[in-house]
Amino acid sequence: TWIRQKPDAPPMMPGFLPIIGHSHLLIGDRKHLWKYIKYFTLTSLKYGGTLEIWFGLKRHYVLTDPDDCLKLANTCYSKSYIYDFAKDFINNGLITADAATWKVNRKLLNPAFNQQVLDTFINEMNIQARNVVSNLKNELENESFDVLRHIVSFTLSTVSRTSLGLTDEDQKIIDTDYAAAIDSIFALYCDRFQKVWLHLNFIFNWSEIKRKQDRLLKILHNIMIPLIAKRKSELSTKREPTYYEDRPGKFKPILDQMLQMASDHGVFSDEDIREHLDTLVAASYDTTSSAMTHMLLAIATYPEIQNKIYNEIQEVLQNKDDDFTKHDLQKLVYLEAVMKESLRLHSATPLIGRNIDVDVKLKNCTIRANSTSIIGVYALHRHPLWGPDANEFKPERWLDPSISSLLEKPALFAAFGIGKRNCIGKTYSMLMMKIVLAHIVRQYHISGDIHKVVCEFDIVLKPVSGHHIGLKLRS
Ligand code: HEM
Repeated sequence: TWIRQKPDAPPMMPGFLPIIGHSHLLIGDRKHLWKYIKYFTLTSLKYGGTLEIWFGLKRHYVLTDPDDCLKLANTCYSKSYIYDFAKDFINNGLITADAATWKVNRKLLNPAFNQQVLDTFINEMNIQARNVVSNLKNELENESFDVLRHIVSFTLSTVSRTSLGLTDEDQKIIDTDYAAAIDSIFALYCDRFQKVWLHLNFIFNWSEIKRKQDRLLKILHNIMIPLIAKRKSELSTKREPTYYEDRPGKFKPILDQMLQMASDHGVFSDEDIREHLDTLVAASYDTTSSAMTHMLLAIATYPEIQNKIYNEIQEVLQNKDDDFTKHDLQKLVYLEAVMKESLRLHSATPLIGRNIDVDVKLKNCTIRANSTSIIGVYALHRHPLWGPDANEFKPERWLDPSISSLLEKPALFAAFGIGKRNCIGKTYSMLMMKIVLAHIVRQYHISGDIHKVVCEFDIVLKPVSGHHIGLKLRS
């Protein structure tokens, strides 16, 4: 099968070896993995947008043509076998669900992320952003410090407040034990991806990694299941959690919305709810933290861009120290352009995997059923269609009227996925990131250098060094 290529097959990635395919190129640490991902996605672009690559006995296609990526994403809804690694954890949650279950669940969950619901979260997001700004004061005496840790804590608090409605006490468990277990479980999935023999369940089930996974799952379940039970019992006695009492701007956490759907329409079991909540926290916390850290570093690197953001904030709030309302946020168009440009060049999810269920005819070739596609977001965001300055950080491109004709190819900007199975939390995360960035820039001058950042691939892109920033209080 490997050797007899059909005439309309795409080119093969250089470095193929019998039996192991290209797996030998994955060997190395996760920094190496990230370098290799950049290399093979850019090679696909160079070869016309599709490239065949083999990990062990599994055929993959790397896609980097925007039209082909969109066609694939809206033809094949099932996720690649790599997502199955997380099935023991989040099973029928949106990220890992099979296509039929996903369709039903996505329809049920979409309303929890509509604009009206998200608007009710703005107050809580402002509160969490002010907490970060206040915590950052302790870093003023340091020349530079690791900002990722502050951003992770902001993201976790915001997501778990708005999705779980936690009290301060329960929040601490999420910030520490739950976050540590999620980090370890992601690292473990990445390990399994690199060690292709562990893709086979019968080998994996006997491995030390499996035993470690079971221990981590126990920790995660022991945290999430009691939280859901507690809230369910609170709701059955109509008692609101304590944090509602002293805070203006009430909102209904996503957990409450799901519990209500369960009691009104009988749609979710407690286990379904656990899987959805674990999915939301897992899907949001690493992606948003990575994206926001890169955004802060980009702002730190270009002082003229930082000044423009600051001036825009001053114009919108007329020099007041108020919280940002939804109307203020809509006016921060330059800040939004900076965020999108950062997501383009430093996408937290540089790859998206799908299972190819049927033969799919692309522009220049056909990709075969029962294989895996890898949508190369990293290369899509550097596609020649972006222009000769595709590798430069230029937020202004998002304000240029010609951007709308460029984005008529919807897969050209794929930071939040492509097609119908895209990120359900896209608007949510843009909102939360905009609020915290606006609060930080309003208060501090930020210094740092994004060119020094070193990343590794840990399912999402993770900055591991060079991401320190310095702060000075604005007068
Ligand atoms: C900057 C932040 C974020 C980025 C870059 C991002 C990126 C993505 C991408 C690329 C996908 C598609 C993955 C795939 O097809 O394999 C996705 C899916 C998803 N994201 Fe996000 N995401 C972010 C934030 C969030 C947040 C804050 C939430 C939840 C509150 C969230 C929840 C989800 C869920 C549940 C899915 C699966 C959707 C489905 O299959 O229907 N994400 N995200």
